[in-house]
Amino acid sequence: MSAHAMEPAMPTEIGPRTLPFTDQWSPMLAIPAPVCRLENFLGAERADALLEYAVSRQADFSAGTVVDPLSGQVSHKGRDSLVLPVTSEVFSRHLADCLPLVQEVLGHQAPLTQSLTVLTAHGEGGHYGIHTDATRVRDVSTALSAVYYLHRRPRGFGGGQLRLYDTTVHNGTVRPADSYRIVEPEHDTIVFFPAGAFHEVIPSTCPSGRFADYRFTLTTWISGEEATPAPSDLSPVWHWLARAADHTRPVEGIGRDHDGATPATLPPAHPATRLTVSRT
Ligand SMILES: O=C(O)CCC(=O)C(=O)O
Ligand SMILES: [Fe+2]
Repeated sequence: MSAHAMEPAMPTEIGPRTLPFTDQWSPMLAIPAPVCRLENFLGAERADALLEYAVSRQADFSAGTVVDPLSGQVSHKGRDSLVLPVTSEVFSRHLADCLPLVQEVLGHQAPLTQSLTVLTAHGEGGHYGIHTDATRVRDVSTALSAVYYLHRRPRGFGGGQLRLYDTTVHNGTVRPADSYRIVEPEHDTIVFFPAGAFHEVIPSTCPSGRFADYRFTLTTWISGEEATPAPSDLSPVWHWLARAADHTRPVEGIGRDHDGATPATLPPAHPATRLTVSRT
């Protein structure tokens, strides 16, 4: 190879005949929702025990519901999921121990004190249409959703990905985008995202039809105190998400959970077990 061939090429200007100047420049901001995903959340042994437990409770699951924010009407529209409200002290403690790290990753500072939890199962045709989790939380502008996934290996279902929609900001209008990020429902992983982010579970298939082959989750909604003003240092994406989610807030406020989940108090993170943010 000659020395000449090693010379870096000079850049060529792309002239305005190719790329003309314009006074109609109006790009649309499309922002991904902040997400924090943790793998190996409970560890192999406990994850399998929890999966076995979920399967053993088959007879106790019921059809998951949705609420119309305007009328407060409860229905099954756009949703085919089985749900079973649960509580777990150990799971709550792990969540609490994760929150300092998760909040740092999500750019979120508001205090979080309460959770609601359900086990869910999706089989053949299971899905949950696009929604926010505003009907589950005290204040959608500061609350988090967390979804912990469980499934048999090898996986007995197909599809069932979680779509987390971007938010567009254009000419002062904020709305959910058509674009999205995909979260694969991987066994023993948990994903945290703002409860105000629009999201959707795309249809799953379950060729065997066996309950043990379903897509399982332990889904939790984490809230702060009612009417805590959102801290002004929340990153701007939180403000936009809250604006885009505004019309999904229930007009009547939230009463008893529409799937029967009951509020549990989150303990403070334990100094010995909390996850820390390593900056090294
Ligand atoms: O199962 C999932 O991936 C998400 C579930 C969900 O969005 C919900 O239960 O509100
Ligand atoms: Fe949701």
